[in-house]
Amino acid sequence: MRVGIVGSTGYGGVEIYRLLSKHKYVEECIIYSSSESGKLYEESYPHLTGSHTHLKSIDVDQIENDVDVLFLATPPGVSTKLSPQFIERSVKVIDLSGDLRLKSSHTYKNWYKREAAPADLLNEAVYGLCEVNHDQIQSAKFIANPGCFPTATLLGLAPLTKAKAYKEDSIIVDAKTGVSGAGRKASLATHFGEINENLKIYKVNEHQHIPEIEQSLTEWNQDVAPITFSTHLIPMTRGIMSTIYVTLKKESQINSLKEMYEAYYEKSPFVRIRPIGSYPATKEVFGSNYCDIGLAYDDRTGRVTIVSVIDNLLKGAAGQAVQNFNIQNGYEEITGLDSYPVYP
Ligand SMILES: NC(=O)C1=CN([C@@H]2O[C@H](COP(=O)(O)OP(=O)(O)OC[C@H]3O[C@@H](n4cnc5c(N)ncnc54)[C@H](OP(=O)(O)O)[C@@H]3O)[C@@H](O)[C@H]2O)C=CC1
Ligand SMILES: CC(=O)N[C@@H](CCC(=O)OP(=O)(O)O)C(=O)O
Repeated sequence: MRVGIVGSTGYGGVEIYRLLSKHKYVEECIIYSSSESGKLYEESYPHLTGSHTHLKSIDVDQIENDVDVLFLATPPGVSTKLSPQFIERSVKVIDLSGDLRLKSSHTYKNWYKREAAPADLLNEAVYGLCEVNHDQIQSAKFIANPGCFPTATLLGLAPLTKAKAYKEDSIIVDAKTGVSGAGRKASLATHFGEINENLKIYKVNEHQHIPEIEQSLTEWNQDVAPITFSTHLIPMTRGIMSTIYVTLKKESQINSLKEMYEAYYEKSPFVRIRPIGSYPATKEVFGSNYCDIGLAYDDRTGRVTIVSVIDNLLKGAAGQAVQNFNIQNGYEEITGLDSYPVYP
């Protein structure tokens, strides 16, 4: 299998390269750049010294000759223009941006403040939440890799939502992320002096992941109401913690949350459910494709607290993209991803 990465000089792209350049079914991993073509990859990323790979310019005809599967690890708007050019070509596309995730063009325009991709492409794209949409991913040509916060949040909510176990208007999500979520380019919000010893809330009620999360939740239970979702930037490089609160319905009969979640994720190698009383920390999934989930029920308030952690660049981006690639191409789901987190 020959694969290509557009956006390979970014954080998501370089993680895909690290995973796929050692993947046992990948013969060649070709990297493309809109700004650095001709340069040796290791000039941008010295940790890849010895890879001896040159960045190529982005030419759609050339890409079709070069690769079977193309990863787009590019900012919003790029896939909107690039992906339609592959509709009539043999290349499969896995897009890490938000461009193909929302089925409604109108919703995309509202939240991303830019034009959506063509409607036929949005219809065709499969939302690549591997643990839930496994069967559709197997036959997908275009895969919309989920956002980092939606991955942690939706995996945390899926079992209780599908069981219609909580009051549909009770969802509150309080999420935190490390700065690599904002990409490699320097910005005022993420530079050291701004974020060191600091904690900031951002995009309050305006985050582009709100409609993405609601889209899946309402597919699973059409009565789910709009969610309250807050994101915070914290002074660490990688990691997301999504702490989710829902109020159980009076009639819900759940003997054991842990058993319920374990049963739902029985065939999911990357979701680990913690024993009751133990809560996952971001460091416990650092550098891995795991999503770890901790659960608590408070019988004073009737609320469940769900704590879901991932590494935003792996399960939240490149790792899930490779997991999608494995499922899409008939390889064992864990190929190239089967390692414990880096600790400490
Ligand atoms: N960082 C994260 O944790 C996550 C990121 N994502 C999404 O993945 C995508 C990539 O994110 P990330 O790697 O962090 O971002 P970065 O900013 O680190 O990298 C994006 C790369 O895209 C390329 N690029 C920029 N403009 C264009 C253009 N006009 N045409 C083609 N390529 C372009 C650039 O590479 P070059 O100049 O070499 O072409 C750049 O290095 C984004 O859509 C992001 O929202 C999703 C989940 C998590
Ligand atoms: C720290 C930080 O800024 N994180 C980004 C993560 C977005 C992302 O990567 O997802 P999309 O592909 O949906 O844009 C944010 O919260 O917008």
